[in-house]
Amino acid sequence: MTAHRPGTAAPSAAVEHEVAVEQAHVDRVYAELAKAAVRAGDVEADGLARGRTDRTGDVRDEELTGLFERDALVFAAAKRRASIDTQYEGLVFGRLDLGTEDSTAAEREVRHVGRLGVRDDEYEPLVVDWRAPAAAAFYRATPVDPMGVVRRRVLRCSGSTVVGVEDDLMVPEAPEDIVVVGDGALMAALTRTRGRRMRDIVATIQSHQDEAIRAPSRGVTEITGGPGTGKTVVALHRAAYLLYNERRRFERGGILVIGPSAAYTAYIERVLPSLGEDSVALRALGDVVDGVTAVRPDSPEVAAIKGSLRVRRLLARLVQDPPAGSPTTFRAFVAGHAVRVDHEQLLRVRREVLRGAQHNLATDAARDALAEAAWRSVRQGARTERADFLDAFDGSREVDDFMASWWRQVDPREPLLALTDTENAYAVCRGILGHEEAAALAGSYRDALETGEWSVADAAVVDDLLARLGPVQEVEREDAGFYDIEELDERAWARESGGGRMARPVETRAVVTPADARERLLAGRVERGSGYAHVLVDEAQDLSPMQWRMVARRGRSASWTVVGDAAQASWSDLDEAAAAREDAFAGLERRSFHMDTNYRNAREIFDHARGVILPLVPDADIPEAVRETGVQPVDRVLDGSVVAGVREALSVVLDEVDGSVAVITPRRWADRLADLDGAGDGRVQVVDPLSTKGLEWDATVVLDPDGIAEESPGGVRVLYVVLTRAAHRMHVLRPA
Ligand SMILES: Nc1ncnc2c1ncn2[C@@H]1O[C@H](COP(=O)(O)OP(=O)(O)OP(=O)(O)O)[C@@H](O)[C@H]1O
Repeated sequence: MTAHRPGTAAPSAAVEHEVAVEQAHVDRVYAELAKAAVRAGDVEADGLARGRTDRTGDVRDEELTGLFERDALVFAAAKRRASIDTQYEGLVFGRLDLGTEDSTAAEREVRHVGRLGVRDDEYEPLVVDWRAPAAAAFYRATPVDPMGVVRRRVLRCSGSTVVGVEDDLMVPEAPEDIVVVGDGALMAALTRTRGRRMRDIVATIQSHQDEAIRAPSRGVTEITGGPGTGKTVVALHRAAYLLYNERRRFERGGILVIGPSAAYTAYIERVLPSLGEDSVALRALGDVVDGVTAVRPDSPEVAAIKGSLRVRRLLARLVQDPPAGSPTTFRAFVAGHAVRVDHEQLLRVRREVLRGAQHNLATDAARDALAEAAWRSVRQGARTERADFLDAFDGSREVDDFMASWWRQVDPREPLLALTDTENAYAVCRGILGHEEAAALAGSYRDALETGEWSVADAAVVDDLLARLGPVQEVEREDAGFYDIEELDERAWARESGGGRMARPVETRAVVTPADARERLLAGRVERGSGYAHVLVDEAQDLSPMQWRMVARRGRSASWTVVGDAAQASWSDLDEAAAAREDAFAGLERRSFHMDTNYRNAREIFDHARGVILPLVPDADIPEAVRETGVQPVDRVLDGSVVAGVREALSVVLDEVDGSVAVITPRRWADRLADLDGAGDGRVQVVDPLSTKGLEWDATVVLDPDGIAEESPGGVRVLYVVLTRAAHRMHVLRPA
């Protein structure tokens, strides 16, 4: 709600005066912050270690110098990163005037709200951290329940300069000395130009969003809602809130944020640093497993095989079989006996050992079982005691050599390469997959071997194999000799790469530059790493059952925030995925929040998308779009060339909007349109439909909607995603 004093339009002199008042306060805050940063010194690591606390309280613990200085330091570091400077919305963004309708200025309390808490020399609060309980009224107060707030003010800042103020009055009549100015901060935020990166919404969080952000950390918090309802941005603010409130737990255990694609992680990567938080790991689904970094999609048929639970039977077979090149008979001379264990017996020993253990952790058990089999083969008429035989077996070099090849450590990625051979794939897949499916699977691994790249769906498959085989124990130096391995501190790496992916403290990662595709596929080490304290899954409707299992392994003792919208799903078997998701959360308490206001799309654009989804998915969760532009989306059949049609539409929308524009095309036109990527002084991106998930642009040109629905396993649901990406303008072009 926006109000002016009755009978008066707020004169610009009044606005200027209010801006000047706020500027004076903001200047004071920055001066205090500069002093704090100096006090804290330049040692960032030291600063980060300060003030880690589990305490929660009314105005949290800013009164502890350590914590305030930690925040000051984090803030200074975040500001240094050019990443947030350009879209930087200021440290102080809100003000509450607390009192009653009749209170005088002296009786009212003024409380400023900002990205972090700042106190003056006397420890009087100059700004309250937005996550502190004392700031809750900034987001929750309404005219119906004002929570003691007379006026809520949003400060619009550019860096440290106040450029405007927007007020909401929470009482029917403003006290005499209270001026109310502005046209509504939310609308201003929604109308502005979109950049390439998502921005935080800390100044304009709505009260229903705030409830989800501040919900308890335990168990599973589900956030559902249609397109553009702020699910992602709310979940990210929730991560920042959890870090603030239970810093020790969440910083030590880590928060993992999982999104659909690398484009998505790049899109959201600045939100948390802009809130002063960077101890969160952002991973795309193809990047969850250390040792596999995949962006390559599989064909829908192959992705369906790799994502469904039946692939597990096939993986069980793959690890049962001895690794390629294993010896088939064991012969040795032990304690004066010629020992022979034949193929069948070896296979039996192998099966027996694997019944209770993971291959890579069972070397000793395998050696013991082999010793017993060897003893059985000689015990009739043996000239030694069993114990003496076993002792000799244990010290035998011949046995050492045999074990090194019969029970060598197996990289969890390696068994998949056995599927590149179609005949072998048929044999492994018999009774589980049809002939054509097995051939398609073999083809996909030949693609991997050709390109040196795993596919996104392979990450979950490799993770399953890791769970079966166990982690590779001690890689011999010679084995790693082919690779040029550098250990880089992830933090340093993230800093040098401009903060590409956010760093997890304390982890290190091997960077490998292999010589050929096979080496590239097997480079680095496949590892699970330690589990996380909180896992946030965005676009959860898209996870395949195998991906749910992969994510669940990282959240065994985690709490969860799960965000999604079934109507936007690209995974075809929603029931199987739902069951796998239930398994991941078994026994945890649940709470859910539903978002029903679409903040992204102009109403005209969303109406068009709604008309496409509702006839085919009548139970789609349809939100209410709050903003109108008065301009209908264009939907037309192209009579001439496709490229010319797209160029024409682009020239119109580039004129109409100032910010980002996407051309979204199915695969069949992608090559012809590739040249348009980067057009309009870098404002235009050419993207495939699935890569638009979770993203938004000021304008979109959607080419060939029928082709988009046809090529995607999610069909019309993926088209619905595509049609809900534009904030202000949309052209839909249909080739004749
Ligand atoms: N309170 C708010 N103030 C300002 N902008 C907001 C607010 N809530 C949401 N938005 C904006 O609305 C847009 C959509 O938000 P977001 O991407 O989080 O939605 P979503 O529900 O995850 O969408 P989808 O499911 O379609 O991917 C973003 O630009 C976001 O910044």
